[in-house]
Amino acid sequence: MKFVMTQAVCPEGLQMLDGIADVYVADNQDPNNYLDEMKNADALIVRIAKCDGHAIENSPNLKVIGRTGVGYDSVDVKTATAHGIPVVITPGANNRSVAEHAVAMMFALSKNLVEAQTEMCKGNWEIRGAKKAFELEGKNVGILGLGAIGRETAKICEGCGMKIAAYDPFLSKEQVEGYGAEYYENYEELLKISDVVSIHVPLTEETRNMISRKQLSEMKKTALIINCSRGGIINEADLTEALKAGEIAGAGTDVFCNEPPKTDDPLLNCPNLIVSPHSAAQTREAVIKMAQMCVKGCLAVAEGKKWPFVADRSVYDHPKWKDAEYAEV
Ligand SMILES: NC(=O)C1=CN([C@@H]2O[C@H](COP(=O)(O)OP(=O)(O)OC[C@H]3O[C@@H](n4cnc5c(N)ncnc54)[C@H](O)[C@@H]3O)[C@@H](O)[C@H]2O)C=CC1
Ligand SMILES: O=C(O)C(=O)[C@H](O)COP(=O)(O)O
Repeated sequence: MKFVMTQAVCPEGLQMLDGIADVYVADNQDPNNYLDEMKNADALIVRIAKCDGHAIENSPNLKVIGRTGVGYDSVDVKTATAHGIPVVITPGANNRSVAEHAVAMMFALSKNLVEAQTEMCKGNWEIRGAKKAFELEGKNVGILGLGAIGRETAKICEGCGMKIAAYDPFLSKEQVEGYGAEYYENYEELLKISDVVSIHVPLTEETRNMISRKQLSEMKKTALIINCSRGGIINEADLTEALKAGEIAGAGTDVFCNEPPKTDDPLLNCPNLIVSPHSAAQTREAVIKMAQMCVKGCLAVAEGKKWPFVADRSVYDHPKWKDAEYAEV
């Protein structure tokens, strides 16, 4: 068996392929640079790299695509599904890590930690008290997308004494309330009442730019917004304007429309912004869980078994999968 990886998974994941598969790790994430290797590949594992239709169509032996993570917006799932190629994902492998990262951003922003560090190290002790911090306890946190990460974030926020409200059009009022959150049918109304907004929706045609100038201008001036989901869900140019104009009090973002963003990207020069390099899931724990879950699923599919954690289960309607059974998870 041959596995191609756009970037190596962690050693704990690689070890699972010892003696089972040859592994080719591309040193560049551009599909054009590993297309030759795809000619006889059984599996392709991508991290945040793009996997386009061209790469899929030029891989005659390809049986499975693995995505070490949850967001599969970078993979052409439609083309893969049309070819009967499941896209294995790893739901739940990084939910705790990303939720902790989102809450860490809430704490850092509400306590002005980054500014305090930067100014104090420049010798400016007067930063002390220059801008009042605030407590998270008692504040409204509005969660967009109450999936695995949204729910874990809600759980941590609840422990901090925050009031939880959520918008998720794929969940009923009863389900949302069952998770301890106040139900909002309209996300714009949720944004208006939130002291902190935390975004945990996938990037889709519906969610792209769901937070733009209008929504930002209607938020509380004291509000914080955190995006550990995907770049493009908040319109970056509009966020830049809103932060510069003081329309909201601060933002934390782990994700960007273009990754990495250019150093002269105007967003990076905004006041009250904290950033991280798409690293919310890069914890010791999550990278192992993502790699192992992804490799396990890819091996099962490459061996002809159905795997339940795939981006689109309708792939199993393809004639290739007619007589196949599910693998043991
Ligand atoms: N920064 C990072 O390193 C990471 C980012 N992510 C991003 O976080 C996203 C969420 O991950 P999980 O919670 O694990 O996925 P999930 O699939 O468990 O949850 C997503 C939730 O969003 C809801 N949703 C879908 N469309 C929506 C819409 N238009 N409005 C409101 N809610 C909507 C779904 O019903 C679902 O409950 C991923 O799609 C990925 O893009 C995930 C892991 C790591
Ligand atoms: O799970 C997701 O979605 C992510 O964005 C994670 O950051 C995935 O991590 P990588 O495997 O792409 O490093």
